[in-house]
Amino acid sequence: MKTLRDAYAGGRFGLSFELFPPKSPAGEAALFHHVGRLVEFEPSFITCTYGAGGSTQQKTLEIVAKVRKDFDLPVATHLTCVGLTADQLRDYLRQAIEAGVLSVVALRGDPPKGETAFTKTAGGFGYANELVAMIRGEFAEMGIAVAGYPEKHLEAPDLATDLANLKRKIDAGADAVITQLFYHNEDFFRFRDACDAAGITTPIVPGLLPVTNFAQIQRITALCGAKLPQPFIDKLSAAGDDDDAQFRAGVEFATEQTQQLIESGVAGIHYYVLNKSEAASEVLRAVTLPA
Ligand SMILES: NC(=O)C1=CN([C@@H]2O[C@H](COP(=O)(O)OP(=O)(O)OC[C@H]3O[C@@H](n4cnc5c(N)ncnc54)[C@H](O)[C@@H]3O)[C@@H](O)[C@H]2O)C=CC1
Ligand SMILES: Nc1nc(=O)c2c([nH]1)NC[C@@H]1CN(c3ccc(C(=O)N[C@@H](CCC(=O)O)C(=O)O)cc3)CN21
Repeated sequence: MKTLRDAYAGGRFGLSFELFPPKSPAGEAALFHHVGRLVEFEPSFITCTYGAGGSTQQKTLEIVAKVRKDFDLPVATHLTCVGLTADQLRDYLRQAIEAGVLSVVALRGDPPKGETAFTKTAGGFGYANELVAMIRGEFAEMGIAVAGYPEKHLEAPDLATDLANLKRKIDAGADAVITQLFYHNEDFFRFRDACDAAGITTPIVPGLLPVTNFAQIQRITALCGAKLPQPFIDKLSAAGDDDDAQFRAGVEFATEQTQQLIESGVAGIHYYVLNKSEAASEVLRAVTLPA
């Protein structure tokens, strides 16, 4: 397997994990420890996010290059349009290929810290579909995933507009859609049906974030707009400051969510593991993955 395109080829189930660039040497050591654990589940590929404004771009590349080399796994670098010109994006892609990083999660990107709106860099791109078109045109062999929003992107006026924009990313040459995290499978099923109706035929891969801590997931969902089901909120808040009870509630929820998605025939699952392995490992031991 060379790129993330192959992860889902021929009816294979594509399991993937997403990391973020660690901020300290201790964080980096912990990350590689946890990746060592996750590799036991034989993922198809591992990705690493890319900080706003390209602040982490060298770290992102370093992490994925090392995961590829140490674990002999295909990897994808996230790449955003924030703060970079098209030529700087091209330079980054050349470096990635040189390091054996042959897949990209192509995103517009969040506004940099302290800013509330995305602003297009002069000589850069305003939307992910433009980035996808450049990659497909000039780095044709790379695997490309794009983001999909079962609950719509926060900035999109409605689901239909957001879907039309997803279609632009697919038409520009994306190989797969990885969704934003969500906790209502019905939202995913509705989104998948809408993709179908729009003529999107690439794999639509659910992105799941197993909750391990109530305060942390409240921060994350506030940023991305995902809704937690009320019974799950109740369970997490009933756990109070019992960290283990919060973890158990999160693993139980993610296990049921995963099992139902597998039974519905998804092409793969992408876990936002947040540089940890315990929760995803428990979930993956509890479910039955397709062959
Ligand atoms: N793991 C990660 O790093 C993830 C990050 N994200 C973040 O989500 C945000 C959005 O990224 P993308 O979905 O890649 O951006 P995008 O460029 O596809 O979409 C951004 C917004 O613009 C709209 N839009 C897209 N194309 C358009 C066009 N041609 N004309 C008019 N409107 C258009 C979309 O509906 C959406 O509201 C970023 O902040 C990204 O970093 C999202 C998912 C995962
Ligand atoms: N809009 C958006 N932007 C993203 O960057 C993003 C999404 N959505 N959706 C899915 C994942 C989730 N992502 C996340 C979520 C949480 C952390 C996080 O907890 N970061 C800690 C790091 C602390 C540390 O270094 O230990 C933080 O405090 O920022 C990181 C990436 C990145 N992704």
